[in-house]
Amino acid sequence: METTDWKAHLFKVDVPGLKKEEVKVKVEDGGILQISGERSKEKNDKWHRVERSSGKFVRRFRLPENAKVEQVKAAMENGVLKEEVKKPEVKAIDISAMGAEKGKKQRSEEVEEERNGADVVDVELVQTIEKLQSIQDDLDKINEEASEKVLELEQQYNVIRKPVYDKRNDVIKSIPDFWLTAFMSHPALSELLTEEDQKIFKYLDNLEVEDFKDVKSGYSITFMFKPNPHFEDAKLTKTFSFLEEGVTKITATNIKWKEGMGIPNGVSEEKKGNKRSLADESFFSWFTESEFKGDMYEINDEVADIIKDELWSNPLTFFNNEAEEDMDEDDEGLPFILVFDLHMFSMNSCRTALLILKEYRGTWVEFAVLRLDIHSLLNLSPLLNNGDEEGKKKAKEVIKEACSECGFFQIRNHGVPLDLINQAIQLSRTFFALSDQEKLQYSPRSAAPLPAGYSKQPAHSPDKNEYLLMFQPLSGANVLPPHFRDVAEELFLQLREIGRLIEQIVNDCLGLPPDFLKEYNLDRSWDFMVALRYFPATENDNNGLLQHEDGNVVTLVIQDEVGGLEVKKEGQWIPVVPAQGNIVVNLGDVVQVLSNNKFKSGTHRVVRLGERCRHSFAFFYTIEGDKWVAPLPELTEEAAKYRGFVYKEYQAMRMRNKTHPPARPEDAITISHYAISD
Ligand SMILES: O=C(O)CCC(=O)C(=O)O
Ligand SMILES: [Fe+2]
Repeated sequence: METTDWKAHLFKVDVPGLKKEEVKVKVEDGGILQISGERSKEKNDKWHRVERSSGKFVRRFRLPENAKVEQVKAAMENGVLKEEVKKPEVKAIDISAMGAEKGKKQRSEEVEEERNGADVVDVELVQTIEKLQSIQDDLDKINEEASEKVLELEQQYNVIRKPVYDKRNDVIKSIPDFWLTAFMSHPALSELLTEEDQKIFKYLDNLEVEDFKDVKSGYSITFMFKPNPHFEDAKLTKTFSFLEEGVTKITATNIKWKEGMGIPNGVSEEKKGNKRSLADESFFSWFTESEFKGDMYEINDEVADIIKDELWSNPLTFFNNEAEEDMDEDDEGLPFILVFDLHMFSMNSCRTALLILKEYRGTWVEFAVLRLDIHSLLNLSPLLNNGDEEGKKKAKEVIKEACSECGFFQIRNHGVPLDLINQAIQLSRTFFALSDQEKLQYSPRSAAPLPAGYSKQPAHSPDKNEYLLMFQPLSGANVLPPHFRDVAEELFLQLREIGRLIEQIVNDCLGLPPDFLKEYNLDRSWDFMVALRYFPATENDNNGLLQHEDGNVVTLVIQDEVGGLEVKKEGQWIPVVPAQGNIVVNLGDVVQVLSNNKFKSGTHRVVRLGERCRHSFAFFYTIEGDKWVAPLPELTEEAAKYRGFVYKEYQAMRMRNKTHPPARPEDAITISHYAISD
């Protein structure tokens, strides 16, 4: 969703590829605007299929409290559904009725009604908008025509490409193990081949991806093998046919395995005992999945998409390992911060990932998504409970290292949509760009337990930033700009889930009983999030936020591309270089105390780097104010390094420190306030 104009309440919802009839809009009691629809599988838009998904969607937005809903206009323009919310009354809107003729009539009636009522409507404006609508309708028609033409062109070019692909295949055949090497060099595909599969891939002679003639109704992927001891077939094909209503029919060659060779050595039709997992893991089990898929489409052809769009379109990149080299260049000079893929924890192939992680230990490691069989955050939790024990052990070692050495790491592929992250940053930019007078309308109503709303660091503070602080949605404490609210609340909830996950990982890495921290920290009401804006550097001053540790449990930071966040490790400041979509994770004082210094509350600061403002979001996964914090007996083999304290007292002291800066830096309250000296 893109919210463009605070005052006019204009919601823009990106629904590419959807027809008016496929989208429903209604206003529920309580001022909730709901937009729902069903995206059917795209057929004639081959190029965008990868970015778009099919299936149902529902988006709900809270309408501004002070806005009475009289009129909600909905129109589809170039795949963007626009909702214009004006004043009270309308309860449900049929978007298809907004088409040319009906729409005109309806709007004229509205004009009549409004004339009779108290409001005066600008008739000229209404007419101009009608004109605009009809131009838009013309554009829609042209766009449809354009799609048809592009499709025709693509069909023509497929014919032109064919002999070139054939020539490419001839050349590839002369390179020993070309496809095996390319597969194994691809970050995602390599994870799909077991050792047995790799033996079979040595006989893979040729690969072919072919669109159906009309391009739009499907494609097939064919693997051609030299005679081999594994199966009789010379060709294995998987075909995706796009049927009506978003259903994809998937068919595959039923492999004729030679005696005892069934799905790489694990199979057997009967699926016996421990052989089962071998069969499940084998790439060749991909050929046995042939059934009708509807909404499951996305999940099931992920591998096909990768083969088609990456491997087939340019296998040389992977054969030469160019993709990896690019990554290494970026990685230079960024020690200590680990970037890792939470997907890896939930995979059987986790071990490989961890070996890479270990090999590059101490450098910036970015994992490509290794295997996309895990799609939701919820599914990440098995990492802590079951699965590959060896891999889990290694994973723990690596995380433990990050947590005990600097208390910082980054995560990718965490499930928080990139779109949401980008929108949040964008909306934050829009908010902070408002005049002081406008921003001050969102000043906190109360400072307890923290000032929810907009605040700027006081002039005497060395920190040069302003921020908008919020508690959990529906907390009643939030003072938020109406259009910022939807996105911010959604981000809040998503980050809270990541907070829970990290807490669980920390729990496990500390060797605590399962769910120990979760049960200790059930109450989420003290969690809060701040949107921050740091001002540009000046000639004499580049401090954005002084060196500190966070007082809470775990902090999650999203930063824009400007940079400036730095982590202290062994006395050195290491920049946390921004990468789109990354979430920076740092542990806070509560973990340091509970773990009796086993894990470190990360020391960090923000410097102002240049002429641009920096925007970030920091989500503070916290504990409830009355909670008692003290080293856990389970982790206190040595003497306790802290005396216990009530969390809210510590937080209040830290806040006071901020608002009434201590005369001497050593009077600043940090966790050392509770430290027991030996
Ligand atoms: O803006 C950032 O990157 C970090 C903010 C931060 O460290 C904090 O608010 O405690
Ligand atoms: Fe911080």
